[in-house]
Amino acid sequence: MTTVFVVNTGSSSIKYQLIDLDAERPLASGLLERVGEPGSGIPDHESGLRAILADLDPGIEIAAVGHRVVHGGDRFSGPTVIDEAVVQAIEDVSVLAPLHNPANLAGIRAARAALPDVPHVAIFDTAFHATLPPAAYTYAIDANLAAEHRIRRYGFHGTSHKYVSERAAELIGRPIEELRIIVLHLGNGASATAVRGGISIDTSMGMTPAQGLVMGTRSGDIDPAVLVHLHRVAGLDVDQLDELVNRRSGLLGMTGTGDMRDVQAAAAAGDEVAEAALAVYRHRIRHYIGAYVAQLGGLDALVFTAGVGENNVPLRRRVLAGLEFFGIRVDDDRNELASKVPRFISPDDAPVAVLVIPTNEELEIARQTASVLAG
Ligand SMILES: Nc1ncnc2c1ncn2[C@@H]1O[C@H](COP(=O)(O)OP(=O)(O)O)[C@@H](O)[C@H]1O
Ligand SMILES: CC(=O)OP(=O)(O)O
Ligand SMILES: [Mg+2]
Repeated sequence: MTTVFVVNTGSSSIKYQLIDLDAERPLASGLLERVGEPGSGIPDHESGLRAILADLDPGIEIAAVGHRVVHGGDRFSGPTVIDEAVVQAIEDVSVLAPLHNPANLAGIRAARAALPDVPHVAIFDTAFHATLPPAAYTYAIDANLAAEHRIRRYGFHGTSHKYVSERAAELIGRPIEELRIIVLHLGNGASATAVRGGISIDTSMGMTPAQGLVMGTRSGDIDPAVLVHLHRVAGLDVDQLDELVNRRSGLLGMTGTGDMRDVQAAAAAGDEVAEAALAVYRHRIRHYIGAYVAQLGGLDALVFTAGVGENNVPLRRRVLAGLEFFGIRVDDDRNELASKVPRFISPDDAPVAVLVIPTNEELEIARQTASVLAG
């Protein structure tokens, strides 16, 4: 039995799974939330992970540890065995993913200390987007400055976009090489990706995970001059602007809460501020659907995944309404079915397959971790 321990550290959480790869089945799994918050009893990621590892069944032999790492810069386009140089490279780009890479590194440090004799492998969110063409990844700014500071679109949630687009092809029953797919990963962070023939050709997140869709606390797309303007007229300094864009914007900034469940409940109870925020959230998603249909030259499948995408029925309905001219149709009964199983929500005879597919970043990380060891 090949068993891989998978660590997925978020900005305030630690998800872990012990996966039996022969059966592709979790033997143990769990989630620690509110890491670092006063009163949570978990002061930081390192001590949280130490406690998790101490609780594992010592009878199970772990072959390797797979770590989700959000930003790999332009150094990594595939799964990578972690050594000191790799740790340093992850640290070097931490400033580009301030909510994520420092937590990922804390997880790596704790797990390497607890399991020093097994290989640790980094699986980067950016890796799947290494195929982006220059036209999609280049920002139209001073080329020398961009080259010197490696300013470009990298894209994120790649492990999820890869897993979900491959699952979609399996469910549709056609080779992925033939398919044009849009994946909407709508979680706390959110991104859209255009996948043609199994390859990422465009994605909504940018140099950092702040660009693109409206998120829990991140603004997504914004006129870059807004930040300059706020500096000039409101005196916000760089740290305050960073805080604004990454932690005080998105649903939180517009409504006072960053959790979609709360925003949806408030809107359902007639709260106009929440309703208006949902309209912005929906508008931005539809903007990307239209853009990616154009970039893909048509559409075979549209897939919803992650916390919001998998669970929020009214949001899916409102995102999809009025897109029949793209061949996008919804079966309301299928859309309303609450289920954890991958499924179609379009009618069988619709030109575009619309699916809800629960993401499984942990399984994909375990597979890629094992592949690097086998290779
Ligand atoms: N049952 C649900 N109904 C509606 N929204 C949900 C549900 N479960 C989770 N969400 C929303 O999904 C988001 C979190 O998504 P998730 O993929 O778990 O985030 P992350 O992995 O980025 O931390 C939150 O906004 C949460 O409100
Ligand atoms: C990259 C990113 O935004 O990740 P998450 O959705 O887990 O915050
Ligand atoms: Mg996530």
